[in-house]
Amino acid sequence: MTTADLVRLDQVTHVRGATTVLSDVSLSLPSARLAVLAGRSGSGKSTLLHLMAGVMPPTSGTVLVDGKPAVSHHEWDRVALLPQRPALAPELTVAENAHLPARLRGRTPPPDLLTRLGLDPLADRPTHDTSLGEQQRTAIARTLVLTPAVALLDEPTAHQDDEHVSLVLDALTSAVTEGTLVLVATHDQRIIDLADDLLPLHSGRLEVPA
Ligand SMILES: Nc1ncnc2c1ncn2[C@@H]1O[C@H](COP(=O)(O)OP(=O)(O)OP(=O)(O)O)[C@@H](O)[C@H]1O
Repeated sequence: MTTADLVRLDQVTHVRGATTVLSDVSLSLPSARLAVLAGRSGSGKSTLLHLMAGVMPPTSGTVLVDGKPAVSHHEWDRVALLPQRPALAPELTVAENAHLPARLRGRTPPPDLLTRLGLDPLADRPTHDTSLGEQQRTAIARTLVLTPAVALLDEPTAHQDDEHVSLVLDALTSAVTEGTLVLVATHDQRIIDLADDLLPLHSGRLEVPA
């Protein structure tokens, strides 16, 4: 591993039940770039993000973030995950949900975060009174609020129209400018077109050399 590797996977295989979901995946990513994990439904994108987020260890192989096993990272300012179904607190407002990781750490959230994601007019509305797309953008804001070293986002444009896709893309590229390694799992060509690194996944196999 070079000192520049923020995320490194070596020969990762992951088995769920009788299914080999990922086979012999190796990759390395230095910091501050937009990397896109692209592949068809069921190709293993979410599973790979979850391994990098340390949700579970791989069946075999190693997943390192900052040189340490991903499962040993517990701080959202190092590794933050946007799952496909983000768990927001429905009774909290949009701003409270988006800012929660910062408030819990006594940090001031970036003042323009909600505006960047088109959420300013909704800031004080309870999250249960917002649309699915608005909830997804609230969760994206929560993922980025601590300017994490690594942000892992699963299908962040799944519920967005074209106008809001542009806002999400701007938020992701701004995060890269601020020093975050942004890794997105998607089949949205608009994100793929912006990628610094494209990581194509086919049936659990990565088709680029590490
Ligand atoms: N617990 C499990 N037992 C068996 N198979 C599983 C389990 N969890 C996931 N899989 C299978 O692993 C494969 C990869 O799933 P994953 O969710 O990582 O794919 P994906 O590329 O993110 O798909 P999508 O784009 O539809 O979200 C799928 O075929 C899925 O059915």
